[in-house]
Amino acid sequence: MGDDRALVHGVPEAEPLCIVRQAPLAASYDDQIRPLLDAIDRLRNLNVMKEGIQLPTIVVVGDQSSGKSSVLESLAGINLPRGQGICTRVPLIMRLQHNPRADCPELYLEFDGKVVHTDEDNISEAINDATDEIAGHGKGISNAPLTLVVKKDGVPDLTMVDLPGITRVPVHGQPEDIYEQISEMIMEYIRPEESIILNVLSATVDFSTCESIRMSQMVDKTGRRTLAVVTKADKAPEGLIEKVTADDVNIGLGYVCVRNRIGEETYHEARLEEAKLFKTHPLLCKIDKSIVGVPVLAQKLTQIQATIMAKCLPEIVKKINDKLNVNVAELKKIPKNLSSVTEAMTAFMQILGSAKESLRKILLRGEFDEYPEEKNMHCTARLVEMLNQYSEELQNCAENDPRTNFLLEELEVLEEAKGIGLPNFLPRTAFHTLLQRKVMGLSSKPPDFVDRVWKYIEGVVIRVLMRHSENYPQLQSSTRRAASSLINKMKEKAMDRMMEIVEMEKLSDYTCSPEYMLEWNNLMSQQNKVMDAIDDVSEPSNIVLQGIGEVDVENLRHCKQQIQEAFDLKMRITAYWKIVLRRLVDSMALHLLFSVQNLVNNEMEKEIVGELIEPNGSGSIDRMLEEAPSVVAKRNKLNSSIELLRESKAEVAKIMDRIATDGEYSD
Ligand SMILES: Nc1nc2c(ncn2[C@@H]2O[C@H](COP(=O)(O)OP(=O)(O)OP(=O)(O)O)[C@@H](O)[C@H]2O)c(=O)[nH]1
Repeated sequence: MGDDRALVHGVPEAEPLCIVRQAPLAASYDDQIRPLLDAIDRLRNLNVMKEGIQLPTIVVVGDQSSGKSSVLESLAGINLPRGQGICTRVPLIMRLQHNPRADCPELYLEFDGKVVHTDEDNISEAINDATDEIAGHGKGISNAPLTLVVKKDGVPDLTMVDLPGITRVPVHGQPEDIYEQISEMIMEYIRPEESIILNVLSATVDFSTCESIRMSQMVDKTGRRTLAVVTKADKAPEGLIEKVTADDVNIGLGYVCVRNRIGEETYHEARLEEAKLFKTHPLLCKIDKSIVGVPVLAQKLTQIQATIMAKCLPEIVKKINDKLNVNVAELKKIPKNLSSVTEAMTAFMQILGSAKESLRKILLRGEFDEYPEEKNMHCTARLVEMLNQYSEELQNCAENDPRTNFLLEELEVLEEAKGIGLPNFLPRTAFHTLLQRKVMGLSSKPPDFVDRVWKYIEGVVIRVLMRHSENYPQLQSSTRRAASSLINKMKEKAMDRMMEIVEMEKLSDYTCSPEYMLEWNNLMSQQNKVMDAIDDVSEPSNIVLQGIGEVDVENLRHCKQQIQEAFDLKMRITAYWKIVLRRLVDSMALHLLFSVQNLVNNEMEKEIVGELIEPNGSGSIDRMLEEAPSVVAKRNKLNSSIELLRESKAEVAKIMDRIATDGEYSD
């Protein structure tokens, strides 16, 4: 402990320790990679990830006690909490920065907006205290990250996130769902394509049984962004070389075998022991030197980090700009705070005006650009559908089927209409009785339709009004009330009108349409066919009549009297009924269009203004001056998000300028 030469260059007796800063990129490291890393770290500090912008991150994962913290302390040359059971209970962001000029290492923790300075002797305790503060004193875990900054001579410039170890079995004091909680946290960190997965595997276990392998394979099947560190090489040297060369678990970025600090060794001693182990151990010395030792691991990680950062930066810049533009546009949409009744009135009239225009588009003109995907708001089309359905319902009304009991009803009505008089006059009362019965039979249909169609219109009108007034929630309940009450009135009117029309149809029979006579003549031309079928009992009793369909005359074969009058009556009512049905649909359609126009162009404004502004109204207009908390919250959120994105943009702009002046980053 306290040996700050852990990975230092210029330690003559420990050859592998020099690797980090002797690598090909070392010369330009301070000039190029470091500022990039600083920029990304500053974005991380700004918490740009909360805006959904992922940053390139090395995420350390491993099963419990696989040696994650030991690897990190080997890289950082500091003493992290190590041991049995769960030690890491929060995401620990470790920012290692090489600082050759520092007299003594600088270490501090950042969490919860606080900065806690510490030193190498107390770091372990400080991390445990901060963890307790973030995640509580028990054994539970928390998503809130803890950042540890280590500025020290000789450490590699790396930022890594250490996550809790995965365990299937909760230890004493851990919540039952600890596995789910940890897996969820790990997945959140390793899922983004920008993450490099540093999978810590203990040499003592079969890699294919590791939970951490299973999880990283879920998000990185080919292992393209996974690097494996095999710890405890000293404990299980047998078969290690075969394990790492066979690569049964698809590690795309390769393996590095290490031996971490054991017991009370210093880092310097640990590195010497490690170097000795891989040099002299009969089995371990056979492993290629390019994949053993902590210095090699440090070098690989810095290279990978530089590559991924340079690769991700343009995308990050784009995402920051996109997000910024969206947020600025969103902010513009939020109205400014109103300070006088005149302003409130103007805003209110604007809302009403734009709502009216939207309604005109969807209810009258059939323009759906404001609701392209919402079929329900394509009102002109939906209203036609509803009318067609209404028309079908009228046509298919079972009681009005001319085929059932063919002529029997007419005979019965004629019987009751007989009077003292000449026989060859068709009594008008018979026709009226039949007409009234038919109209009564479908009298429930028009009100049902009116009810249905106005319910639909109510939904549409309220939806539009709510959308246009969403920035003034204080207006919404009275606007909704006014709209509902207006639609109710319109519906009542339509209902009265329709009932009147039904009554008119019941009372009188008239049409100027020549179609009536035409249809009646056509129907009457089939009289002989009917009479023949009735007379000729040897023929089948079922015949097909044009304009009516298949009818059965069996029952008519016994009662031959008045058949001709009954037939005539039936044909008159059939021809006339067509006209009645058409009138019921046409008048409904015209009245509907008339009412909707009236609603949108005149009534709506009157009703809403009455409810919101006039002395006996709800007075909601005054309340427009008090801004709704939800709007304030939305505006504040957008403002802080914009500020964060602008700062982030400035950060990346600085680094992009440098890239432009210095040329490309090398891998
Ligand atoms: N012999 C030997 N022991 C090691 C090595 N690496 C880690 N250990 C030991 O393994 C135990 C677990 O190591 P940690 O670093 O605490 O493991 P971890 O994965 O961080 O643990 P959690 O965060 O609690 O899941 C400790 O006792 C370490 O000393 C190694 O390379 N060799």
